[in-house]
Amino acid sequence: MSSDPLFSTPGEENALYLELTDGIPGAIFQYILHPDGTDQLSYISRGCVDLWEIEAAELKRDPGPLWEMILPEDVEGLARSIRGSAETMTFWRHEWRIKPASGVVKWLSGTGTPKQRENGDICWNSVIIDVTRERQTQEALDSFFDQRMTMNAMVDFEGKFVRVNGLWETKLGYRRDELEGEVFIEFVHPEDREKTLSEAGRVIENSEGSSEFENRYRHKDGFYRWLSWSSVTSPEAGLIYAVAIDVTEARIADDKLRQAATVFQSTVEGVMISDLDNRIIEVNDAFSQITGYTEEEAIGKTPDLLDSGKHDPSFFNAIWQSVRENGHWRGEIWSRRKDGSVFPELLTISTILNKDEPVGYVTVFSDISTLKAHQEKLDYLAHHDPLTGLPNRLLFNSRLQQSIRLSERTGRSIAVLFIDIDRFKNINDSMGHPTGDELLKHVAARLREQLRASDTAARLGGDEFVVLLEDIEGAEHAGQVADTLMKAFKETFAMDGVEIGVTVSMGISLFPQDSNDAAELLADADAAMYQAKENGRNTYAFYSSESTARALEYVFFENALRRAVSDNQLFLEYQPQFDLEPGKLTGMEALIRWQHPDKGLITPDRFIPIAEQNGTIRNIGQWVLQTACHQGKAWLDAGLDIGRISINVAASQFHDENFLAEVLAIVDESGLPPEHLELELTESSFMHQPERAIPKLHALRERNITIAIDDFGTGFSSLSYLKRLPIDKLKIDRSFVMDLPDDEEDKAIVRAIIGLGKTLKLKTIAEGVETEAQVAFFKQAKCDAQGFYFSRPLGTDAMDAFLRSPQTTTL
Ligand SMILES: Nc1nc2c(ncn2[C@@H]2O[C@@H]3COP(=O)(O)O[C@H]4[C@@H](O)[C@H](n5cnc6c(=O)[nH]c(N)nc65)O[C@@H]4COP(=O)(O)O[C@H]3[C@H]2O)c(=O)[nH]1
Repeated sequence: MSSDPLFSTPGEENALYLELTDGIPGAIFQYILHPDGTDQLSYISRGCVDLWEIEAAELKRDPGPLWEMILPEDVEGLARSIRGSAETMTFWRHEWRIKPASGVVKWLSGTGTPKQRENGDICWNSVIIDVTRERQTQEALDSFFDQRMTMNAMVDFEGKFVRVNGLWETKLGYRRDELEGEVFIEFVHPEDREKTLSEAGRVIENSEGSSEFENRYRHKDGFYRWLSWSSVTSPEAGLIYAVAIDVTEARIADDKLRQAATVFQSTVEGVMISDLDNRIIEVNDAFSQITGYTEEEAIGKTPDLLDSGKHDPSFFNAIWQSVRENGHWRGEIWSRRKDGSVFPELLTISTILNKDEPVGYVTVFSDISTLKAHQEKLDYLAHHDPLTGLPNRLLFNSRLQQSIRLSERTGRSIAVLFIDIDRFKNINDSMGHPTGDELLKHVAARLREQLRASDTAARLGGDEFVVLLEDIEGAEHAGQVADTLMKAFKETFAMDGVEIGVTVSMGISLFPQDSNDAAELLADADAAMYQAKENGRNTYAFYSSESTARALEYVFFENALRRAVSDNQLFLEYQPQFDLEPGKLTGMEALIRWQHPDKGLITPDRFIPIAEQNGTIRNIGQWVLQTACHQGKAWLDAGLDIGRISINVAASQFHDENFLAEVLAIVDESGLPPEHLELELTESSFMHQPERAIPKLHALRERNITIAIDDFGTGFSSLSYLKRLPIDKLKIDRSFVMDLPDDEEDKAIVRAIIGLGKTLKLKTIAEGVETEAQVAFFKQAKCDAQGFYFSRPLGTDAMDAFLRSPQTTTL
């Protein structure tokens, strides 16, 4: 201890030292390490009470209790630091932890300079202070630095990473040791380096301020991530403290948004964004251009704003169902502009999802008026013959196929007429192609004139035309149309002052008779057309001989029927009818026959339908009525019991407005008491227009004429009408009787009809009774009967004899 002039006495000086050592924070002590490794405390200030919570006196120069307080894991470190300082005789500095009596762990920091004494002892005059607070602050700072919310870095003024936290590895793939000591700018995207360096320079120069900017850092795998930086400088530490957050996703989202916004505004398609209630929340410029509505006018409205009124609610329901189920809908729809004009648009509705939850809808549409018009034009060109404007082969085929499908359901017939102009080549060659073309146009027009709107005339090419007749009766009908067309072509065509006459050859095929395939029907009609050519041209031929026969028969009957009445070719047969219990004749049915001089006997099934079609039924019907009434009257006058004479009346005959008057006139004129007359009408006679039929029936009934419904059960009688009809009798159709009594279904039907008759107080009669078993059945059912079992239809003389023979009036 050196003397100092400041102190007047050594005692005074000592006291001052003690006061000083006791007064400063921490403890001052002298520690001695003996050469044998033992140690000793030669002095310790009173600060030891604060640090180790122990009185100096208790230690008695023995540092042992102090060693015991050191946390076990820190003991070796402290011992090593002392040994090191002793070996190298260098300044000692160390920090360690103790746990004194209070149990509160403290961080201590010691410093001291070693001195060697002559006896080999090494002595340290040391200062030990409590650095618990500093250590805690440091630890807090370290854990703050190492937290993984932000990427933290300390960079020195040479631009090298001094320290980075663990998030750098997560975000950029580098371990700490791969970054620390490296120059940071090497990791920055080349395009961002200049900006980054200038920011770094600025923050170093302006230690007060901070810097915020974004740049791209290279990931270890070579790609870049966007980082957003905030940094400050500590000039004292020579460090830049920088904190970054990864904004890559946000940047991408931003970019996408920017792109979307650009697309939204610059697209030529109208875009409308609506919320889940379908209220419009945004529209683009194209929306306004297409619809005429401004953004302000559209926002807040629903897309009903554009409703054209052309679609019914079910159409929109289907759209929204698809959007709900599939997330989108795409299709064509009609919309209305602000100015009221309606236009077609191609529209896509998609659901906007946010984390899989729908949050709204985006509707994108384009005006396709022009496209549609082009399409229609192209469609027309693709399906029509440019010369005549008629449908071409393509359209014809598709109509034919469609028609076949429809007819398969309805059970109706179709005819295909293949038409070829006879010797057209000669006309073309002699008069030139322009004239030929002109003629084809005229032919097309004439074809169209002759056909119904529902028929299709098409040009297949050259001079070949084809006609599709839908919903026809059969061969007869097709033959009639062919006749009409042939007649129409008899008239010449006036072309540039020249009259040109042409004839045509036609081939006819029929669905379903010839084929149910479109291509085959066309080929069949073509083949038939060649047949017509072979038959001498200017005629038509059917594909099948059966159709030809039917058509020929039709044409024959057509003409022959007109003369049948006047030429006395018709006659009547009578078939008796019986009440089976007690077995008594109740009347007879008059059945027409046609005795043709060449064709022989023709049954009514073959000619009555034709007579109905060509109108001769009226004449024939009158003749039947007159003949039957006169015959009935004659039998009555002869004293014969005839019951009622039943006469068949065709539907078209019944519908004739003069029918009632004619019947009554004939009955009066014949003198037959009307109660001896029965009229048989089919269900179709009154079921179609009951309101017109009922008064006529009443009028007949008033005159005591009986009304029977013929073929009952084969039509679609409405039972409620049946109740209202003034009728007397139901005639059970032969088709139900035929298989009786074996067929259970027929039995049930027949019983039902008889039951119905009883309920409605109508008589019933079965026709076509042929067997004994059937007789027994109807006898038991109390139903009248008529049929071969009793008698075939008889000629007048035979019937006369039958009436006169005593056993016939009773069975
Ligand atoms: N297999 C079989 N057949 C039997 C039997 N009993 C009767 N028939 C036949 O069944 C038909 C009954 O006449 P319909 O149902 O009124 O059916 C008649 C009727 O609808 C119509 N018809 C007949 N004559 C006339 C008429 O003068 N005017 C009108 N508009 N139609 C008539 O022609 C249809 C056919 O008459 P027809 O050929 O005379 O045929 C008659 C008759 O000959 C039998 O036991 N077995």
